[in-house]
Amino acid sequence: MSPREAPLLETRGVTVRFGGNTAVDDVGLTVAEGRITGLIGPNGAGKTTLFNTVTGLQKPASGQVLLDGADITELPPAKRARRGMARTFQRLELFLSLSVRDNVRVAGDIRRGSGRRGRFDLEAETDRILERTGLTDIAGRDVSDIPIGRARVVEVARALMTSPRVLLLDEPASGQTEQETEAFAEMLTGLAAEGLAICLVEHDLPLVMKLCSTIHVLDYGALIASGTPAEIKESPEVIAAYIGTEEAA
Ligand SMILES: Nc1ncnc2c1ncn2[C@@H]1O[C@H](COP(=O)(O)OP(=O)(O)OP(=O)(O)O)[C@@H](O)[C@H]1O
Repeated sequence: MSPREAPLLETRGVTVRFGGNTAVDDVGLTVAEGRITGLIGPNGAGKTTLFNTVTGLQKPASGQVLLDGADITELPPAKRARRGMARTFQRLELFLSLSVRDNVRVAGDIRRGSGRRGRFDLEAETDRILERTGLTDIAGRDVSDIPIGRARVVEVARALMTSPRVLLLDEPASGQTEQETEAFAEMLTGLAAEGLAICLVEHDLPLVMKLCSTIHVLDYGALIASGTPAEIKESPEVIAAYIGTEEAA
């Protein structure tokens, strides 16, 4: 599927303040269908706050969030989810006492409520998503009993169960082994090739450089650069922002 001209997800002039602290400062960025878009920046740059604003958990002081051209700034998270927005969390938000399969299966309710894909077979779809994400072998195990790297994949599987058009991933590779990250990267590339718009917040910069066609860089809440991996690597603003941080490559 070839990406369309217009971005599927867009923020325009989004500003978020916590008291006197401007966590996100007038940020306008786009996320395209069929692509993996990176959102990077040093600790505290505002990445998670921007995700929270895009998904409706955080109200902006000003600015708009658009999904497929429609202004969704005032919509609550559940309505955004029904319109095709899904995310994962930096701190995993899974049901620890449920099996991997049940964690994925319960997300089917959002899709049932959306009416976007009509009727579907919940059990068969759960199996398909487990297979697609390589979780079939541990489907029956409790989430509390699996390594964190696999639990991150369960979060993605759960998000996929809602049949999203945009998937926002907050540090999904954190806690993964090298082998798990490799498989994860392959899965994300495949999902984007099927048309999904993916926005990736990740501190593993080589992974971001490898996967993303466009990267947006935040520093102290402001967007300091947007471009291809090659452009971002060369950007003096980006290099300066990362100097002195533990992520400096
Ligand atoms: N609920 C909150 N109340 C007050 N300040 C907050 C809140 N959430 C975030 N902040 C502040 O907003 C700024 C941006 O934080 P945010 O977590 O969005 O950054 P980040 O880029 O995701 O960081 P990290 O890479 O460490 O996860 C920081 O200064 C943080 O302390």
